Amino acid sequence: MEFSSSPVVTLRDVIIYQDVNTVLNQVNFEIEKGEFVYLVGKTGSGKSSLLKTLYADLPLRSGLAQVAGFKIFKISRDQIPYLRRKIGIVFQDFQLLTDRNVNENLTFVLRATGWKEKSKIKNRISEVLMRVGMGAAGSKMPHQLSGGEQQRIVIARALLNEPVILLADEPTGNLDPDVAKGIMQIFLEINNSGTAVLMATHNHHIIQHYPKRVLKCENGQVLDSVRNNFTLTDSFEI
Ligand SMILES: Nc1ncnc2c1ncn2[C@@H]1O[C@H](COP(=O)(O)OP(=O)(O)OP(=O)(O)O)[C@@H](O)[C@H]1O
Repeated sequence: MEFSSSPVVTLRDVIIYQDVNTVLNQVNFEIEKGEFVYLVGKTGSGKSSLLKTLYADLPLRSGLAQVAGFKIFKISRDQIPYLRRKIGIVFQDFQLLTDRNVNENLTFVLRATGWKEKSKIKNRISEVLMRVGMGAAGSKMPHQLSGGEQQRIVIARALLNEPVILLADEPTGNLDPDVAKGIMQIFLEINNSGTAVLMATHNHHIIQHYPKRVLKCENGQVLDSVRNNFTLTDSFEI
């Protein structure tokens, strides 16, 4: 019981470095199961570095972090794939493989994470595609899809292994406002069904329209709208 109520993310006195430079100092926050949290801050303030630390792309060198039940400090290389099965990643660097269709893109991930049975793979793919409103897109090549449609498939891919948290870096960047709203709706639906979301964004309209807890990277620190009690208008200076 204790396990099920523990936060999905816990950071204690974390310092985030890029090379020899300190990007963020004394980072302390928790994200509870099913929470929705925005991550904001000016360009270069450390949002991506923080997200990359959470999925163990950027090694944690100082402080304690637990993500989806995994201790990130000194996490061993062979544990990282298991951690990443528990977190869905929607990142600019994690685009679709352009030389295969949507079904093949998703099959690739399932096979790489231990799925073997063809019928189960097929069912799971059709479930996640339905969830993002792309039930008919399985045989399409990425280049046959719009930017917003590709982003939906990237979200579907992130959902394949039923993650406890989705980490998203600017998922509505480069999309026009209506398409961005559609993508945001999908994140909200996923969140409503119990998956926590941590979303880095510069999109003021989205934050204004769907107010949630905000973590703000500023001057090498992470401020928390809940703890530091700043207003949403302040956080728009991003
Ligand atoms: N691979 C890297 N090697 C060295 N320094 C880096 C690397 N990636 C980022 N940095 C530096 O770390 C700092 C934080 O960058 P980061 O990408 O985390 O910011 P960000 O808030 O995500 O910015 P943006 O909103 O532009 O995506 C910046 O000073 C950046 O130049």
